[in-house]
Amino acid sequence: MISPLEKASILVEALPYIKKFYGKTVVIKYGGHAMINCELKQAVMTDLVLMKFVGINPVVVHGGGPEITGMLKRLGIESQFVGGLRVTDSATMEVVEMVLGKLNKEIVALINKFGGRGVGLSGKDANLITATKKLGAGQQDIGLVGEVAQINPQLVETVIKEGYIPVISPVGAGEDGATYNINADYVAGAMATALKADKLIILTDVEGILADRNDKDSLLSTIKVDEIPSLIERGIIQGGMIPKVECCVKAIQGGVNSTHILDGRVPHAILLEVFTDKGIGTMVAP
Ligand SMILES: Nc1ncnc2c1ncn2[C@@H]1O[C@H](COP(=O)(O)OP(=O)(O)O)[C@@H](O)[C@H]1O
Ligand SMILES: CC(=O)N[C@@H](CCC(=O)OP(=O)(O)O)C(=O)O
Repeated sequence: MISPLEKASILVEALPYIKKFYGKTVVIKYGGHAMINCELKQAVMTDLVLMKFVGINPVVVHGGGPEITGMLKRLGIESQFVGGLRVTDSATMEVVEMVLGKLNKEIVALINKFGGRGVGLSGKDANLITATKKLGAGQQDIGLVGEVAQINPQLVETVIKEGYIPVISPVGAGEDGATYNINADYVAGAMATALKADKLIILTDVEGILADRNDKDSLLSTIKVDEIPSLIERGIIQGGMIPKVECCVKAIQGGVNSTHILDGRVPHAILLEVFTDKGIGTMVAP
């Protein structure tokens, strides 16, 4: 964990960045694969609390894919994915909502433990996220998987203004009354746009976008939006990385200033990105 002395020295070096981002909103997608151990979770929470303390507004959108898969397995249900999206029947949806609810409160409790004031929300609270049914690749029916129809950000804006750190789980309210399971990357991108965030940071379990997935030194520190289709076509960006770049692109098109895919396994990755010139990971740029 970060010591008070380390915290102070970070703060001194961070002063110009604190001025730059003061009052701005930063949406952080905290992915299941980045929530790997207790120490790292605590480092992420101290980063969020520190940001809020200096006047920057973090908003967390969390995932929990590995934890959902683990719980389904314990219940004897095999997970099935189509194009990176979990096929979600109503029994699976119950488990998804349950696991995400538990993770949400764990994150909130950790924020509070480190001196912040976390508030957990699901997309159903005040219709924060409304969703419509999303079809899988080849128009396949993949059940209760949703796509974001609309974000109604007023509740989150109020929570931010009152000094809290909102923590949002990627569950959507369907106009048809159903509950939808939405990939957390898509929620983070849409939330960043709706909140007019300055930055979107996606924490995951790799260094960023690699030109060669077997070589961690092949990190692409910046990629431009118009390079992405070819990177996907050539199979360089695949699987779970596709929704991440797609959501960065949407966020940029929606007016977010900068989007980043970072290694959540690096302690204090968020501070290294926000409070240094060089940053870490991959920046997806216009
Ligand atoms: N070009 C690439 N560079 C790095 N990782 C990639 C790339 N293409 C695909 N990936 C994969 O994307 C994964 C991250 O997506 P995912 O597993 O869905 O993460 P999360 O649970 O954090 O949302 C990486 O672990 C890696 O296996
Ligand atoms: C439709 C769909 O696939 N939803 C995801 C929601 C959680 C998520 O996105 O978690 P990560 O960010 O940890 O991957 C799922 O059920 O796994």
